[in-house]
Amino acid sequence: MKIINFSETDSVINRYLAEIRDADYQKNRLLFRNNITRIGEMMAYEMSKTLTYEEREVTTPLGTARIRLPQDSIVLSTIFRAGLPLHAGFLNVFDHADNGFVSAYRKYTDEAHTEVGIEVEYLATPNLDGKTLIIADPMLATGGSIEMGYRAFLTKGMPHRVDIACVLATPEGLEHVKKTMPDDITTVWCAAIDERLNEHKYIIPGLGDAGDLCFGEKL
Ligand SMILES: O=P(O)(O)OC[C@H]1O[C@H](OP(=O)(O)OP(=O)(O)O)[C@H](O)[C@@H]1O
Ligand SMILES: O=c1cc[nH]c(=O)[nH]1
Ligand SMILES: [Mg+2]
Repeated sequence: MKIINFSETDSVINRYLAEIRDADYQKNRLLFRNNITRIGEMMAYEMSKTLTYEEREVTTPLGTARIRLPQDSIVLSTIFRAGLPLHAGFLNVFDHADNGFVSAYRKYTDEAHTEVGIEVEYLATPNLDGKTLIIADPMLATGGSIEMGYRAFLTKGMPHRVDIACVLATPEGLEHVKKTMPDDITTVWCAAIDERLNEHKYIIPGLGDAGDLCFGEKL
């Protein structure tokens, strides 16, 4: 499994990330979502450099231009809810992509709120055989949601490449992905890798609950 950690390179992604971690900045949901979208756009641009390109001809009003174009069949997928703004950023860049959606949400399974289970309720995806599957989800905490989302997508075909795009990852989440997803075809792209999970399985220092910060608390 490959890991691309954008915080190892100085770029404006760090500025967007610093802002969405900031508790004051988080009070404006529009700005919070917009920064996640911008991170998605920049990750997608970097990812575009790793696709497979072939030369094609384009007819202009005055002649013919030759240009190398990406040939991958991308399925751009996301996990409801928090994945939506990151997905929107990717879709701004990979505007020709087909799209897949799965719902997977964390639910505590004990009274002390120290164990989380993942509930999957909804799946909508094209066939994934031979496709480049991008899964955009801003938080890779325990890795349970990505695993369950991936398993749901797998019921609809076997991709030839899997790219997981997140804003924050944890060592535990990365280890979980390594154990549960195909090592040779999987790359995790993240804006940063944070220290650890707390006892409630939240990322520390993290940014809080990404879904709630984007869309408000849910019951
Ligand atoms: O790696 P994990 O431990 O599974 O945690 C990560 C998940 O947590 C968030 O979703 P959440 O369950 O909060 O749902 P939401 O998007 O509706 O807020 C986030 O969007 C991930 O899907
Ligand atoms: O810190 C975390 C962990 C999981 N999901 C979130 O939104 N935040
Ligand atoms: Mg949430």
